[in-house]
Amino acid sequence: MKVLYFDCFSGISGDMVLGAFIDLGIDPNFLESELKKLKLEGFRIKAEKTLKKGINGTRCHVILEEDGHHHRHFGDIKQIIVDSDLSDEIKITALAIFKRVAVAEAKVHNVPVDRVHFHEVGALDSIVDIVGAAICYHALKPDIVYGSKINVGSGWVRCAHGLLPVPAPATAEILCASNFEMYSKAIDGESATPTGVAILAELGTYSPTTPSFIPEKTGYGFGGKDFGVLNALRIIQGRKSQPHETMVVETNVDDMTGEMAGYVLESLMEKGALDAFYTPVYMKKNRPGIHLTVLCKEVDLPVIEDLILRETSTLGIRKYPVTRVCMDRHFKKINTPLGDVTIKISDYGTIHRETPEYEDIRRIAKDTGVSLWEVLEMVEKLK
Ligand SMILES: O=C([S-])c1cc(C(=O)S)c[n+]([C@@H]2O[C@H](COP(=O)(O)O)[C@@H](O)[C@H]2O)c1
Ligand code: NI
Repeated sequence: MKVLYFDCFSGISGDMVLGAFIDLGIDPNFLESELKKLKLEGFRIKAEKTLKKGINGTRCHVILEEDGHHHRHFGDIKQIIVDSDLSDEIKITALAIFKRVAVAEAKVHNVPVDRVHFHEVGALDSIVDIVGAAICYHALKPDIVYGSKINVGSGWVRCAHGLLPVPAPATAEILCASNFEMYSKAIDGESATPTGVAILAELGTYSPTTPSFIPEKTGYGFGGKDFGVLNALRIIQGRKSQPHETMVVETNVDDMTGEMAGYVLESLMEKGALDAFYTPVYMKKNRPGIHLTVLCKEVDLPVIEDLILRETSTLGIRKYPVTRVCMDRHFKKINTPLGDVTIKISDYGTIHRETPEYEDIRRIAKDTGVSLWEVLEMVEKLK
């Protein structure tokens, strides 16, 4: 499983994200050619390989030719992205990131979301940062993105609104809507911006400790300010030691009908659960209930959790990682006088098993009128 870990020891901003992705291996020419699909003039990307505090990394400059007096509202920006020639997946991700900023802005300034205007340099800088981050993310195709706690800096920052406290109100609002931890250490100034935290909140999952994975390469994206400490976003790319961390998600409910419970199981399997089942339980006040257990891949957690909270009557769920011992499985097809049958072959050390797929046996029995047992005996002889 491919992992990206955003290490925000000195915060995160849009251009630091682009710098780190380029330092990780994204071709800046590819990035710029994709960005041209926005059909926007007035900007170019300049990626500069450089050393900061002795560390080799990339500073990504978004060079604006626009005079910065374009005050685009969120509604205008949505239209620019929708009308672009970018792929749908990039559009969806970019719009989701922008939505986070716009919702925060709307709350901070008490204005309707679509009337939010992006005051910084006419938002072209943010458009390039946000769409660029979406392009890089979908180019790398990680299975999961983790983010560390975010060093937001301290003090005050001067921007279009004037002098604002750090973290800026929009940054603080975006963090409130995420579940990322913020902290402030060793930085006098703004190290995390609304665009930077919105990108991570959308792409990543907060990891309170450094996640366990096998690191393979790093990318350093430098910020523009000198805080004394290294001002860089580090993205570490790697792989999970297990092909897929497996999670158990469970809950108890005592006020759902059988039909609703059946619908939930069916939906969980459709959404990629590895297994899902009910166990009858006696709950508080000896009320009969059902215990729902779901086995899923870690990367599918958000979808599974959302489905359980949305479709059951539970008020809370429990989840924990489990390690599984799985047999290696592969399949072969045998053709029999009654039709083709798929054989599932399972191996674990010296253990070896070959079992015909039930659906094939069932189909042959139904089609030919031969009993299930006789079909099974025939297959056993032919395996
Ligand atoms: O871009 C927006 S909406 C924005 C909102 C606010 C508020 O706190 S309100 C502040 N700023 C400041 O502008 C610069 C650039 O931020 P980016 O997110 O565009 O990188 C930064 O100092 C922000 O604090 C922007
Ligand atoms: Ni603002």
